[in-house]
Amino acid sequence: MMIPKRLLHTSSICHSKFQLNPNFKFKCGLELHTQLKTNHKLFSLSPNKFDSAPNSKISYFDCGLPGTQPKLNPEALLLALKTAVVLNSDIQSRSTFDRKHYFYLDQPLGYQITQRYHPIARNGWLDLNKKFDNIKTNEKRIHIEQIQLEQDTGKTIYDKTDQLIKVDLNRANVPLIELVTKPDFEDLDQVRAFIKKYTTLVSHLDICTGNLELGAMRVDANVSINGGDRVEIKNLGSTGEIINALKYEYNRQLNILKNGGQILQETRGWNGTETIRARSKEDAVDYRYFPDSELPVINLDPKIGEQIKSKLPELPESIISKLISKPFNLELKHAKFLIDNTDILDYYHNVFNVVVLENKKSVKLVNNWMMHQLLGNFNKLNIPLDLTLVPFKKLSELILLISEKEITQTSAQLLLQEIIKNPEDRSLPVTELIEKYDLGTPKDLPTNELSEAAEEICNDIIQSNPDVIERIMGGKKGSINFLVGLAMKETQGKVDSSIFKSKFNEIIEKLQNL
Ligand SMILES: Nc1ncnc2c1ncn2[C@@H]1O[C@H](COP(=O)(O)OP(=O)(O)OP(=O)(O)O)[C@@H](O)[C@H]1O
Ligand SMILES: [Mg+2]
Ligand SMILES: [Mg+2]
Repeated sequence: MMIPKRLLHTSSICHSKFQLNPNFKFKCGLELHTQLKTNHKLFSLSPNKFDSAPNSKISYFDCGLPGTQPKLNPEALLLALKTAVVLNSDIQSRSTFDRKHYFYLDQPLGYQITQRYHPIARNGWLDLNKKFDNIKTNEKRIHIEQIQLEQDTGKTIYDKTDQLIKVDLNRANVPLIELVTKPDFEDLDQVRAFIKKYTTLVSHLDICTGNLELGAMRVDANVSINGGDRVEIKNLGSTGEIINALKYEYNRQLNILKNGGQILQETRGWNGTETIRARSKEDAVDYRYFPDSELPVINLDPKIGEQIKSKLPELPESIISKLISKPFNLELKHAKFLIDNTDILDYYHNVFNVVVLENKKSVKLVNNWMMHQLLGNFNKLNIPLDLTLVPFKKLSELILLISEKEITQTSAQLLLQEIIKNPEDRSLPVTELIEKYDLGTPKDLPTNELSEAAEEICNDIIQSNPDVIERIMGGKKGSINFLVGLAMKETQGKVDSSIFKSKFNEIIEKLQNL
């Protein structure tokens, strides 16, 4: 995993020029299709696995062979119910499956099994807020109309080399939930925030990989302006696509309305640049829905929601709240990053336990060395993040030695880079590595000798940089840091920079009083 650059910089996120026109009210509702992380498919015992050879994960039922029958996989039902619970929905005590008919190569049954009339859950909501979700208002509730279980389709691939259309049924009958929101979104920040919060929730609860970019989620976005008819943009595969398609579609509708035109309900696609008309309401497909006669009604105990709720782990927002408060005091963006990367969160807790709980050292050091130095050095060295390269005990040891002034921060950075680069260093204690690379503070020297040595270095630097001294004496006090930098370079970062800083100040003050 490469670390997102935004974590390492403090600059705020750039906003593009797009703006909503207050006279043309944006309204949006989403349909989110989420692949469930089950072992088996929805109605068969084929493995639910990707990255396999085409058509290697299929059963007779997935291919739609006559005579085969569906049997509901309880894993999928449980994951759908978990989603319903965290989205505050009413689990329906009775739900059923329907057939949605349309002919397509990758749909071998000739229909998709879905829940049109009696879905598994209704009437939920997800709350967004300014603090955690970066929306403009303090609070915004997005209502969930319904959550339904359904099958995914196979994949149709055009093979350019063979000039053939090929069908891969590995994805056919993979379990999905379709989550339909009410048209509650009033701007793009809310859309972005909802998708982020929802993906974090489902991946945290192991419902879905949450990886939008790898096709684990696909979204249909519906947009209308000023209460007009909705236009649906089908099959968007990433947050970027959703946002760009919505921007484009809003502007397209706005221009038509400004020119006196009218928007009629239609379905469009997204080609990466524009939304393209697929069909209008008049030529809408007639899906000939009817109840699936082979699947029994799902009858659920009314207490099931409470039972599932009592077994859920702590939810992301509550963990984030803890991470940004005492004793952790992490920055919000770092806490959010950790919630999306639970292996790094576990590592963080391990380092925290050793440094702060067991050794009573400052959490500030842990946060800095974890979020800036460790992750930053992987980035600097252009090595994909792999925490096994720096076991948590190594980082904790290093932080403890820094806090005991056995090594300066500058030398510790160099040492950390060596540990990342050299696997053989992982088996040596940090104290030995400090010796190996000669990076320790010169602690054999008595304090007065260290002070004399530092003074000598400072005097040399002052003599070779008269222009800088002049500037400092002229009031540019900040230039002292330049001199400190030279002294650190001279001593390869082994001496604490504060020693040089006070020495320079002392000498320059003397010079000024001459
Ligand atoms: N005026 C509107 N403006 C924007 N979005 C709307 C508007 N009215 C409804 N929507 C949204 O349109 C979506 C309708 O989805 P739903 O699954 O119920 O029907 P569908 O799109 O007709 O069915 P299908 O699943 O076959 O695409 C919902 O997300 C809803 O919020
Ligand atoms: Mg729908
Ligand atoms: Mg739709």
